[in-house]
Amino acid sequence: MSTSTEQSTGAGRRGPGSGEVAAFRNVSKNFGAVQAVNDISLTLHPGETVAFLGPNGAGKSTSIDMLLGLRDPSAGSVTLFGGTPRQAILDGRVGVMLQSGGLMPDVKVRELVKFACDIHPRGYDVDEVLKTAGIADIADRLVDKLSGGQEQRVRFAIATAGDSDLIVLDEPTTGMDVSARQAFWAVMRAQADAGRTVLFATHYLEEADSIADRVLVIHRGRLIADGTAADIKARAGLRKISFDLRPEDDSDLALLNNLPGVTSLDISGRTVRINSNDADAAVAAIYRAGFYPRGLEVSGVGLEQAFLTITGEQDAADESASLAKENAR
Ligand SMILES: Nc1ncnc2c1ncn2[C@@H]1O[C@H](COP(=O)(O)OP(=O)(O)OP(=O)(O)O)[C@@H](O)[C@H]1O
Repeated sequence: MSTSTEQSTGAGRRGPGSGEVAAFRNVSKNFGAVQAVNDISLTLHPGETVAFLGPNGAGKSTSIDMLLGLRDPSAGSVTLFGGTPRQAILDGRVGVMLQSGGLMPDVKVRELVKFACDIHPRGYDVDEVLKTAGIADIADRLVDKLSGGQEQRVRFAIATAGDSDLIVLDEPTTGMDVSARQAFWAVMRAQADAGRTVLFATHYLEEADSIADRVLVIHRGRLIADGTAADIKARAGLRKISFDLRPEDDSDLALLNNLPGVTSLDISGRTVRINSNDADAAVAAIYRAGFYPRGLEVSGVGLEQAFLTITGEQDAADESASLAKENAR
């Protein structure tokens, strides 16, 4: 069994260049008429922290299920460490925290986490795992008497019960309070610093922005973006313009709607907030229209806005492709 020092350092047996962690090769998955995953190819590398983003029903959980060998692809192949997902899991190379699935009832937290430590080929000491997951104080509680956030922490403890190379987390912080979230990500950062690969699906885009060094965006089963959070924000090409109107501004506010490249406009009191895909032209037009903006600021948009933009663009492209197809009939 590993010591707590090994738990925090990852026993020093990993590092960049130690091979391919996971590979999807032209993977699709259908459930009857529903195409949940559509021709995804990607490779995960050692030491990466990867956020998996997508709207509800995009195909994240289905992809994770295939990564873990819980579902077979309808087409294509998934490998983990060059072999089957099943073998990687049997070898204890993967720690998993899934979104759903009840925890075993009628057992205490400590018993359940100890079981996870015992069955892991390189399991850690149970007390260390309980402490790291912040559940030492509820170790003697029955698992089915926990709050939602406490249950998540127990799932987290199980995912980190041993020295795995890949940690897969499906919406891990749902139900956690702010301090639990911060503690959770501090532990995950330490896991990544130790060279482990961490893949997490989330709807909290600010978490993806601050934690992940790579962001995958899946939409309607297709991988539509793969890069750093900065790449994805730049790809959305949006800038945020904000300013206050001066009391003497008497130009028609409707003119703001007609600025070049405006994708959204919000006027609250005398404060104007604009998202624009052509900020230079929009700012010039603001002055041309006769406004005297006070405290004008132009900045990049957050990952959330970029995500909405690129998924919206994909919807528009899909819609026009299907219209073109219909017209060709
Ligand atoms: N067992 C199933 N049978 C039929 N359809 C399914 C099944 N599992 C998933 N789907 C469908 O496949 C699509 C992708 O679902 P999936 O759960 O992978 O999405 P998700 O991105 O994880 O969504 P969420 O963010 O809401 O958890 C959805 O349209 C869903 O309804």
